Amino acid sequence: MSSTPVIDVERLNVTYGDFHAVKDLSFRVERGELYALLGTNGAGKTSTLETVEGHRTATSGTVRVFGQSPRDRRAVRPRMGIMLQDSGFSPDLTVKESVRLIGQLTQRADTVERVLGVVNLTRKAGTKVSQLSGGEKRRLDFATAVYGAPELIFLDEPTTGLDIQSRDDLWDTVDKLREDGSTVVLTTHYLEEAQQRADRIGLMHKGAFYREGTVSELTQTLPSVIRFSLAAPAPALPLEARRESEGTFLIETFGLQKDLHTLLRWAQDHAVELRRLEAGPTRLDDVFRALGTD
Ligand SMILES: Nc1ncnc2c1ncn2[C@@H]1O[C@H](COP(=O)(O)OP(=O)(O)OP(=O)(O)O)[C@@H](O)[C@H]1O
Repeated sequence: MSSTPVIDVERLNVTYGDFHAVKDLSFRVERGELYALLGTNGAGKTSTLETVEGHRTATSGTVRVFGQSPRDRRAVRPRMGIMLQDSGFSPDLTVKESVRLIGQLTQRADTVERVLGVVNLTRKAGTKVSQLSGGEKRRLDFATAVYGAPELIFLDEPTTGLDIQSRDDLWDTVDKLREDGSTVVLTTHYLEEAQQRADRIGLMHKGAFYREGTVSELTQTLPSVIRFSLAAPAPALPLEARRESEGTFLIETFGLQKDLHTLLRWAQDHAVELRRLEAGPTRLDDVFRALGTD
């Protein structure tokens, strides 16, 4: 049974004066998916998301959220929770007052106490926003996304500034929301996070998708990598390798097993110690690095 995608973007263009920030971008996010929108600085992620969230009008193209225009705020807005990079809560309000305000603004059914518990700020309920630590403020930002367990959640750099425990807690909460059917759109500069969590990734560069698909679709068109460093001067390497930094070498290969075998035999034959040896599929970090040298 096919259903309307939660987000359906067709040939979106966003321009600022004569600067073309988003170029003919098309993508869909299906119900229950975690979709990560990633990209280099200035790629057009924020411009795209602001349009999908209804904060910006497309220069051209169609954007549908739950089959409706996101500019129809009354219909769409109550169904989406948005965690911004900074929600801009008034510094004089307490945490509890801020969460109550979220409830009034979103008009979703929930209780302040439950949301405080979910974002682990119950003990800070009476504290003023101005007195929260960076990580606590981030958890309060998260409350805007989870209040009333909305069907669609936008997380903009959600874990920046969070310690590991808070990070794990945030992802546990997101997992629970997804189990209950929420759809999640994530932007992050922590590529590992996207690689581990996303069902699909849109990788933007200069206003368009450089790649779009599942993590394995994204990486399988790229060579595998072997990385190592040499403890001491060694004879000529048996394979073509690129020097990365401080004696670290990188070999790109479409024949990982064979080339790894060649390298290990060479090391054994010449009594060479390969330090910090790593071999495996290309990681998203490598894809980004390649974009940087475009
Ligand atoms: N209001 C604006 N007026 C003019 N140019 C803008 C405006 N907003 C964004 N831009 C430009 O459009 C391009 C895309 O910006 P956008 O913020 O969408 O990128 P981004 O992918 O979110 O970048 P980052 O990862 O650096 O936050 C950038 O070159 C930016 O300078």
